[in-house]
Amino acid sequence: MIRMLRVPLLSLCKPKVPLVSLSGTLLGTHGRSSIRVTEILQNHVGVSSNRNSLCGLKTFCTGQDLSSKKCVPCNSKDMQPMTEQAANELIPQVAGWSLVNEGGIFKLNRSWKVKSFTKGLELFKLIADVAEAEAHHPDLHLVGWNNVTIEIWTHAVGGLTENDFILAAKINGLDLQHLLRRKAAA
Ligand SMILES: C[C@H](O)[C@H](O)[C@H]1CNC2=NC(N)=NC(=O)C2=N1
Repeated sequence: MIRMLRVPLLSLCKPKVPLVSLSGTLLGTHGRSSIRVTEILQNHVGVSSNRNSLCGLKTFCTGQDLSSKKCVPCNSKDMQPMTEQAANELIPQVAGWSLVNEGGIFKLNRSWKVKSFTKGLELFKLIADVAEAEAHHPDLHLVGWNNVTIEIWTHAVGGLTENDFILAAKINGLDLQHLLRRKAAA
């Protein structure tokens, strides 16, 4: 009978070893159970896009504010889209953003009503500056002259990575109030 080792997730945040070797180390040669641990970690915490796949755990384990993190290059070969479950666990950290599934591709989505067409372009410019600084870019939509919708996803993997949540959190940190239409009085 293989005894599943119940390792408190927080204790996994300290070691700096790749996820697979960590599970192998933790569970010895019990191939099936070590694969099980890797599945648990990947499903529950979403293996990060960073080179050392435990980096992503820090976000989930320490609750480090996403807006203080930096996006990583999207061309690393081990980057993969996070699971829907991992995305659902991160979405509360980016107020105002929704998780949408467009043809099987999960994306972050947020809309604003701006005061004018040109204020919409000013909003795009503020977001563009953040995107350029992070080398991670949103899809920008301005329709019906004053309806702005921003979509964020990682094109290189065809889904969501931690980069997308970092960018959304940094956009949330922008002062956009002067560009937005006041909400109609109730
Ligand atoms: C190397 C660099 O990370 C890539 O060219 C970036 C540029 N900006 C990007 N932005 C988004 N949203 N997805 C990408 O895959 C992406 N790739």
